[in-house]
Amino acid sequence: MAASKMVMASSLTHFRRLTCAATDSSASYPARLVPQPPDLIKWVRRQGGFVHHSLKIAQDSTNGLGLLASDEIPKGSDLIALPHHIPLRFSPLESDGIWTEELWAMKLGLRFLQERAKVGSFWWPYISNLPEAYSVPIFFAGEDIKNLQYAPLLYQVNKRCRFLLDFEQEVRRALEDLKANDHPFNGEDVDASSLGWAMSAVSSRAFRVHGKTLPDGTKEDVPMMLPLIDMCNHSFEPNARIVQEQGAENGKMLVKVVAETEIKQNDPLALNYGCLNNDLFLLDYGFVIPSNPYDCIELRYDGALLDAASMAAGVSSPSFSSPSPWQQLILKQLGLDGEAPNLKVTLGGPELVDGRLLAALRVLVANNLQAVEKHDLETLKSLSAEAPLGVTNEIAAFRTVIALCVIALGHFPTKIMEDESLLKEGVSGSLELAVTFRIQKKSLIIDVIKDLTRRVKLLSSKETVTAQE
Ligand SMILES: C[S@@+](CC[C@H](N)C(=O)[O-])C[C@H]1O[C@@H](n2cnc3c(N)ncnc32)[C@H](O)[C@@H]1O
Repeated sequence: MAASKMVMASSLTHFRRLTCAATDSSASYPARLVPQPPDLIKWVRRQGGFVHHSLKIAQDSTNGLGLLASDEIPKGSDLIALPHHIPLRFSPLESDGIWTEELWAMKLGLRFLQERAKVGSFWWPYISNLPEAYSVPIFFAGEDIKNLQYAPLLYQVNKRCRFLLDFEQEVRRALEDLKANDHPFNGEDVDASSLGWAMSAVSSRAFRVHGKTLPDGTKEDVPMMLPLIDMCNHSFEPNARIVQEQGAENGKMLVKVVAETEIKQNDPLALNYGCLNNDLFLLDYGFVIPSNPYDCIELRYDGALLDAASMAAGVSSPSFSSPSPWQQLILKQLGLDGEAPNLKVTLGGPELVDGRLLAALRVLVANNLQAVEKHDLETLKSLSAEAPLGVTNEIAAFRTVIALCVIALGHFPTKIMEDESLLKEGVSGSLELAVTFRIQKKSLIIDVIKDLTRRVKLLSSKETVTAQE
């Protein structure tokens, strides 16, 4: 990572004016925008919304504030219902088509800043209950960003920081000559820090709700803020889910949360934010999930790297960097060659080895087109398809992936044991997150190595039996 980019990334931490105080990592949950915000549950009820009488807002272990059941709640119960006017969405004026999909968080964020600055905003009881600071890496010091030790995430963090710094200039230019009455933020200065606060509030709390039906019959996804519902923390085993209903009286959309399972007394309400890897959890939500089954590492498909890996693995005469024409054709079909190839492949997660990478390895290790032609691409991409091109081919492909893993592990400057000792010393909140993140990436690589080694052993024993017969 270029030093200049690191400086750029760290510079956001110098713009904290509108985010109020810096996060106190020793606090059990992030402070709210105002010290004693209005009661959010009462506000939702006053606005005609429904909140189950056994729900309360309370500290949720280490996850900040959350919604807790003060009593047992039966499965299927309605927990929260928000009428159409409570969610915070873009105003039509802002839907001007200039914005790309990547900017949706900023688009909704600007709306947030507008409401935050407006005296007497309808949403103030909601906004004042939001955390005043976020633990997402755009607010890490430059050193802690480096401490993530993982290039794809460093790239994303720097991209966001650059975007915010550029966007700050754009907003400043747009506001420069406005009269006080026309100022959308009530005359308040909008800088990279306040934009970062708004973007993080949105990325960590917005939900995508179905909107209009599109011409192709699919539903448009509309990101919006769902007050109170966004007090639910995440779990891959949620006990609640969001449903959308047409209101009986006015036909307008109603967003509800219903109990997916029976909820015991003192259990926190949990929604599933999505089957995401730790890069996205950290980047958007500011936390890392240990042993996340959806976590993966990203690699770039590269013939020369694969040659090095296969040589290290003792695989004979690989042709990764100089595939024969028939192999090249298959690589094109896999999107790994040709015009505008998609060279991003992953290891880990539910698939264990990216299907496209596995198919490429099987095909490139094979020396005979006839054997490959017997199988369709889906079979070649599948890890559960047992050695489609033969046991020797499969062992060579797996050994190459194992060597790739060893190379990837070697790119981390520290070992897991060193990381663990660092955590035991007691470190800042952001360093703890960065070190936990990299420990998880390394553990994941080790798990892939273990899994594939087990498969190689099993295949080798089959190979021996076949040779003896
Ligand atoms: C939608 S908000 C939930 C309410 C939030 N806990 C609060 O105090 O306002 C999402 C944020 O909650 C925290 N969070 C949610 N689920 C979590 C989990 N499983 N582990 C750690 N933090 C979690 C993260 O800070 C995340 O950005």
